[in-house]
Amino acid sequence: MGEQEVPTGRGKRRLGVMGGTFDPIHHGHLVAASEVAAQFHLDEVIFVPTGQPWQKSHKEVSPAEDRYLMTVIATASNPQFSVSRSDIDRKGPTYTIDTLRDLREVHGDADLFFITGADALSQILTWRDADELFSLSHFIGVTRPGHVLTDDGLPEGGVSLVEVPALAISSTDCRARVAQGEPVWYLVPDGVVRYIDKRQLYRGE
Ligand SMILES: Nc1ncnc2c1ncn2[C@@H]1O[C@H](COP(=O)(O)OP(=O)(O)OP(=O)(O)O)[C@@H](O)[C@H]1O
Ligand SMILES: O=C(O)c1ccc[n+]([C@@H]2O[C@H](COP(=O)([O-])O)[C@@H](O)[C@H]2O)c1
Repeated sequence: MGEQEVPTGRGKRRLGVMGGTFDPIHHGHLVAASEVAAQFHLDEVIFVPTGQPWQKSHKEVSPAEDRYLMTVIATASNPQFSVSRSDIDRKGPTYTIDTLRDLREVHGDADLFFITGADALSQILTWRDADELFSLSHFIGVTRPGHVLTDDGLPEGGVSLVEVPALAISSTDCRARVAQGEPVWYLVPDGVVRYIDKRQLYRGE
């Protein structure tokens, strides 16, 4: 495992931020967060489920409370992981610029590290106020099977690229498996399997 150095204030808390729709949260998300936390010596990783993911507005997304609860269940056993309601409690479309401003307000002068998979990183210039994002947080792009990880076109020094254990899991595939009556055991945490079953999520897709 590599050790990563990025310039940061001495003694400041180092907070990872893992934003996602988490419909459902799966082991690809959890492994990425855990690996980045270790490589960047993070004190905590805050998972932030989206409220209204505007770039997924053409897709049906499960209710925010279900996605929030699955994220809480999936992260509960790790003392370094927590979950923020910031994006689901804010009205309107979810923009990361607002997420980072909210977190900055709550966590004062902590150093923020926003974690994205290779696919999300490649879209970052389409996000709202993309230029300003890099002044609020350092970005960490992680490898994801089937996607090319690159920081081409992104501000120099604003992004670190990190190799994480390859897990070819996507929420889309998990939803399709449930809809077809196939198992999602070991793709998502056990408690999330139970929650999907209890709430009958993804059955009609
Ligand atoms: N298997 C994975 N490995 C590494 N990063 C991942 C993986 N799956 C998702 N991510 C990253 O986690 C973040 C949140 O992803 P998201 O909740 O949209 O999951 P998803 O599996 O991509 O969902 P969907 O299939 O519905 O688009 C994004 O930055 C995404 O790139
Ligand atoms: O800020 C934006 O405009 C923006 C556009 C698309 C995605 N994002 C963020 O990227 C993260 C991953 O999003 P998604 O849609 O791949 O689950 C999540 O935190 C989103 O809020 C942010």
